[in-house]
Amino acid sequence: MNIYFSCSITGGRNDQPVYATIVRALLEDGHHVPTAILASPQVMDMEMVVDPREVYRRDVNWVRACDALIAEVSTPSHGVGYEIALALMLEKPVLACFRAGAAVSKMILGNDHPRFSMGMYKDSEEAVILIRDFLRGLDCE
Ligand SMILES: O=c1[nH]c(=O)n([C@H]2C[C@H](O)[C@@H](COP(=O)(O)O)O2)cc1CO
Repeated sequence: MNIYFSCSITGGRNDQPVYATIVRALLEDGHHVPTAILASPQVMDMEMVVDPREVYRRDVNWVRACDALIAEVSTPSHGVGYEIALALMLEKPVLACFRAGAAVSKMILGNDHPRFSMGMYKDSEEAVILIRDFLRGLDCE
């Protein structure tokens, strides 16, 4: 599947290790992840050279083209919230996952869009399990 992985950049990078585990698992499973670079510890340096309009155009096109969007929402991020809303407007299936204990916006927690799912995890292994379960569910649609 073509999976848009969405995670905080400007919002903060404390959860970067879990982003890396998620993206590694998605790639190992054979998925195409255009945003794989977002899981890198060096993403700020790499994206710094890209013009904001180019980032916006590129990411919107990637969301349009994806089969599903997986967002890690433990760290609040304008960009992640925007991408979730865009994907749902386009009727894409979306999973928002977060670490147990993270403070998540009620605009995420309260979202009852039929294509929206949420998942809470204890550690990165559990995050990968819930993401694989979500994707398996889509295969059965
Ligand atoms: O340099 C960037 N490249 C980029 O692709 N994004 C997109 C992808 C991420 O899922 C999301 C992160 O948004 P934010 O920077 O507001 O935390 O926005 C965001 C930035 C920085 O705002």
